[in-house]
Amino acid sequence: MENSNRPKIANVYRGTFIHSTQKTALQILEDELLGVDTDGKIAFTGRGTELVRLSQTFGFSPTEVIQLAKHEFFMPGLVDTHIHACQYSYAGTALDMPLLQWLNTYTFPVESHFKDLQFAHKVYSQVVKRTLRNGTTTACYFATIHTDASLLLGKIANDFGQRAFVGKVCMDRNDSVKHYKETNQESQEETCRFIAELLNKKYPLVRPVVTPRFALSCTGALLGQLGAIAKNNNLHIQSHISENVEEVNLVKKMFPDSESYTDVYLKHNLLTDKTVMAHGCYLSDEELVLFRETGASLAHCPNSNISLCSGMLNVRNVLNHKVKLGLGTDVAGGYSASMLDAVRRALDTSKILTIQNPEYKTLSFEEVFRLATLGGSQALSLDDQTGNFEVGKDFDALRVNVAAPGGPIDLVQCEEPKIILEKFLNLGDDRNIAEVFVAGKKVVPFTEPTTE
Ligand SMILES: Nc1nc2[nH]cnc2c(=O)[nH]1
Ligand SMILES: [Zn+2]
Repeated sequence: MENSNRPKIANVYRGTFIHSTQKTALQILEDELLGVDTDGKIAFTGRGTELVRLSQTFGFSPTEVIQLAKHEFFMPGLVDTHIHACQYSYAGTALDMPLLQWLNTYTFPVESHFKDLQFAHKVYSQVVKRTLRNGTTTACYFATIHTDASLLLGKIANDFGQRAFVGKVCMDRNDSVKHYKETNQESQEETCRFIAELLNKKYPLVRPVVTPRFALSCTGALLGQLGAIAKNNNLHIQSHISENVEEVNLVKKMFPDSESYTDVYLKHNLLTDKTVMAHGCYLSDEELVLFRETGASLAHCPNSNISLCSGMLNVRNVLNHKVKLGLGTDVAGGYSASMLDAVRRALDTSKILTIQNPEYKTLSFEEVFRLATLGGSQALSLDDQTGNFEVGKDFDALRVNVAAPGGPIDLVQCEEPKIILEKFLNLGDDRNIAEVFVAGKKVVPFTEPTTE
């Protein structure tokens, strides 16, 4: 093969790589080599013993190879499939009410403040930095109804190098906080302006996502219009579904012509293979079949489901229905912005389901690791670009040091990689995440922007 057509190699790493594939939840590659090209894509992988051959084939010097230490490994970046960037301002508080009362009492009043761009800049910089430091290389964000603040979130994600979907929230119905809603016309026009202006920025990793808040916040007319906007622009869609019993019952009342909550979205062309719906705790098997048939996915948000006493998603049943599934923090219904917390809460929820029904097959940590990485990329239809270390994908990765000095993990002896991963997932935090890469670029520790 001609060398001249090959992309130039920017960096080569050697050490332990842990990731998931379609076939196996956990693949551990020890003494592996991985080359990243100047476009940030994985150019090759191979055994450490193949160094000389690979260096000749790909034109790099073996002396430039970056060697991981004994307690270090690379894993794919974490994918947060559902997070409200604006709600980061009160994360860790206000968890004493069920969903609908929580929205009216805390959420809508706080979100209305994002008309103020200075406030938005402060909160959005904080949430992007906090999530990146905790290993979220891809985030699917809800902003608020404010177009300019939502565009600012896109700019901040781009500036810090995070891969992101950003949604300007749409809601033309709100009976409790009357000033926090749009007219139907505003919602449509501002959504179109948001999409056009964000696409116009040509940020390489940041994309708009059509975001009806949920069925209760939107008229049927708006839902249909947003379905059409998504279709005409070939865009992703995000919303909430079947999170809480009171919500499900109200949806039934408000949309009497629909057979189910899922049918409401289906009828308005909002269930596509680029749709991600958060929660889904109360979906019937028939509704899961509709998800499977349309290619729509679910974001499992276990911290939020427990914190707001909403319910528990039966992940095993979702997986058995072959519905795409990722994990989400759902800040601030979920109090933690860290995907490591989402991993732990997903395991906890699964164990509670097993306590309730010993027949329930508990999720393994390997399965939840896959949901947090490859699963999330599939849920966002990004698995051709990210999610694991297959050649041709972007290098989105965490360099994890389980023995970081001053960190939360004590190692008594030299442990095998699987044990080290399990310790990191259960006990680790950002002190163990030495470096974060998105599309080959090191984004943690932060180097830019220099402001703030
Ligand atoms: N958890 C959660 N559920 C919602 N349903 C509609 N809006 C929201 C929200 O902001 N958070
Ligand atoms: Zn949410």
